[in-house]
Amino acid sequence: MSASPVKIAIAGSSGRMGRMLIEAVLNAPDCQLSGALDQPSSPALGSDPAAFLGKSSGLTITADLRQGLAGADVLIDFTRPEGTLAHLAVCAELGVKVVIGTTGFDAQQKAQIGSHAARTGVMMAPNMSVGVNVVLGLLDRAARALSEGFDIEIIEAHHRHKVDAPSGTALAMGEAVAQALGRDLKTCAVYGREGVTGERDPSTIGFATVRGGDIIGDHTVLFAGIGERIEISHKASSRATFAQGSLRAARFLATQAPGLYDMNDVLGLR
Ligand SMILES: NC(=O)C1=CN([C@@H]2O[C@H](COP(=O)(O)OP(=O)(O)OC[C@H]3O[C@@H](n4cnc5c(N)ncnc54)[C@H](OP(=O)(O)O)[C@@H]3O)[C@@H](O)[C@H]2O)C=CC1
Ligand SMILES: O=C(O)C1=N[C@H](C(=O)O)C[C@H](O)C1
Repeated sequence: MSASPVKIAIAGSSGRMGRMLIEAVLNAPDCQLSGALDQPSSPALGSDPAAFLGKSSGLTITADLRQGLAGADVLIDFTRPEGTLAHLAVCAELGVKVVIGTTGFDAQQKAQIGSHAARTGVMMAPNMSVGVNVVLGLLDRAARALSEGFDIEIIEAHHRHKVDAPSGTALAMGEAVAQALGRDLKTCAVYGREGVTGERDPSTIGFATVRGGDIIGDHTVLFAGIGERIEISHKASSRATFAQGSLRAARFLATQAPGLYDMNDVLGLR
């Protein structure tokens, strides 16, 4: 007998990732779409979340959080930090698990997520692709091997609509490198340069941000030495990779106890 499907609600259902997620859930035989949320101002309220695919799901997009979460095992949330936190508070109360893809949280907001995770399972990752999470492990190895004589710069590029910078992925890459080198990213990060900057301080980790067109998400970590340089890059060519990673996370989370998890837990990379 096959196991019952994981019932998944989607927040930000009319967004770029929201739509990718709805399509992925509808195409996954072991998952079931149980609800779709959007903001009270959304023109999509009351419409079928599958309508953009020319399909019918039997559901309607709602701004009523409790209605949208009814029957859900897991909420997948790719919205904005304030939206995710509001959704998470209700999910913690109802025992609905949450996959968080949203980026741009500050330290205080991350602490709030940690305290909600004491009540329900939360999986949070700034990048749900398998590739980026493998790259984070490669960066740890590279940074340790190149700890002397190499300047480290992180370059990321995204589409014109992205509202946070640097990307959550770039910051996670910076954290991976800083941790490997025993540095504190809060004090060694340099976010962009302008004017007479002076020579580069070798203990810094630099970040550069590009925004334009429809770039889905490119990240490069540059280790620049004398006479050679190494670039470790990841380029996403479809948001489907983030959606598939999110479904893996939802399947994983459905069987977990309360706590805060990341993609290493989902992918068994610890
Ligand atoms: N972890 C990962 O792998 C990835 C993470 N992301 C992150 O996901 C987030 C969303 O990206 P993307 O889909 O491109 O963004 P979009 O702007 O396309 O979609 C965001 C959705 O969230 C809704 N929303 C905005 N603010 C709120 C709020 N306060 N409460 C509830 N809903 C809200 C929007 O509604 P409306 O349109 O009405 O404002 C929209 O439906 C970003 O933080 C991005 O960095 C993106 C891709 C991959
Ligand atoms: O906003 C996006 O689009 C993306 N955001 C994530 C981030 O901030 O790292 C991940 C991905 O690169 C796409």
